[in-house]
Amino acid sequence: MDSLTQSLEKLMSQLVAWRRDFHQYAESGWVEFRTAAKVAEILDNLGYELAMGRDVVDADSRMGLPDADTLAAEYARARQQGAPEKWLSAFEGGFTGLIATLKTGRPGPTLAFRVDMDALDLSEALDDSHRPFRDGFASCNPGMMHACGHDGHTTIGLGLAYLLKQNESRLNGTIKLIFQPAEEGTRGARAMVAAGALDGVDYFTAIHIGTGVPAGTVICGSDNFMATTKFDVRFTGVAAHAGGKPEDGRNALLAAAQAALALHSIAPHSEGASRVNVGVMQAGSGRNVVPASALLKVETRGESEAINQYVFERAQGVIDGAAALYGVKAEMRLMGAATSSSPSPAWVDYLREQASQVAAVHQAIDKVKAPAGSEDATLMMAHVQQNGGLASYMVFGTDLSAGHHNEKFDFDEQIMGVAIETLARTAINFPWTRGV
Ligand SMILES: O=C(O)C[C@H](NC(=O)Cc1c[nH]c2ccccc12)C(=O)O
Repeated sequence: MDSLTQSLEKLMSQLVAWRRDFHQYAESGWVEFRTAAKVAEILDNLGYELAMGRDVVDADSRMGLPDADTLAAEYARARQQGAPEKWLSAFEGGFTGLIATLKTGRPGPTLAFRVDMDALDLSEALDDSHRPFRDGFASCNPGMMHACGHDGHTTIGLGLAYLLKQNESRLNGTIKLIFQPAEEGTRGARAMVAAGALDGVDYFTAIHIGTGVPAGTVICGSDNFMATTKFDVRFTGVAAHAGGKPEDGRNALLAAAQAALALHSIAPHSEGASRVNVGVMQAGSGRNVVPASALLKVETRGESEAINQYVFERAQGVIDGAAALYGVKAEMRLMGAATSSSPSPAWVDYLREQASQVAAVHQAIDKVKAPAGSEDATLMMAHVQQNGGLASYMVFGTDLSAGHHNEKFDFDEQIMGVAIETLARTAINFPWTRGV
């Protein structure tokens, strides 16, 4: 057994403890205060140079930020839930990103690895058929759950940090470990790109676990992310007596309901897959009042940027039409966005060679056909590629207890070791003098 595998075996119980801690204190996008502060503490102890908060997250480029009251309440809760005080304040107000840098002092390119830290807006299943509940680490934050594996991703970032530090003498150039907030809703990456976090990165790799890929399979160049636009629509009508003067009212609820149905019936596009989802609809204030307000949370997706744009434009038409039908006002607000991905072939080849060397990996392949979800790491990939760097996105297949975004989602924790070993090899075996 080689030394990396041995180190990982020793590290496994620590990895499981970290993952379960993040899982238990799940925090949604932009409120990952406790998570980020813990990550900072661990990375500082490992000897990394840290940049965090406003230095790596551009305030004005953040999308889909919760309101100020929510940010403050979540911050207070993080403190109560044991976030290390020394690091917490850097993240206050929703600046929950950080970057750990290892400068070897020897010449060579910059390799960056990106993981995400946020949970989903979903309440975890609290019953004995669900392992996190049975074993006492289910989310204690109602309405927030790690149902997409980002608790695992964060832990993979920490495990990678540990192994790379241990093997520092075998590295050259610079290693950057990027811990991103608010991937769900594709809200966070743009703000890190805008803060310059990706500038100067020569080789970029983002990762995900699961996504329906079988255990033993690693995808080294996911090219199937859909371009996406996330937006809220606020309909404003006129409240009126529903019995006495209904004709004075302007019904925002009906406008929202018509819009929801019509959005889901936008014609598909002949050139590729598309999606629409109205994920939230809230409306009205009382039984006998004509509803004067309604909110929709909507997303469009497309296999290409052009297809997403087509669906988004149709969606705008639908919303304006529904508003006109009921004489109400509709305001759209952009809440998130990401593009499709095209991994760099040479980097994919190199990643495939590295993944193939890991014992638990039976199959390292470039890609799978089916369109997947979306990912805002695609914005980081595009930025690196525009500046002449190479970028890719890897998926580490694993057994799941339920699908992503389901309240019984859980994964086989062994996958964290597989991902860490693959990424550590990627850096340690890197041909520093000639590049890839
Ligand atoms: O669009 C988003 O909000 C990002 C979110 N991202 C993921 O879920 C990660 C992901 C990407 N591809 C897959 C495929 C299956 C599960 C999860 C994923 C999504 O697609 O809803």
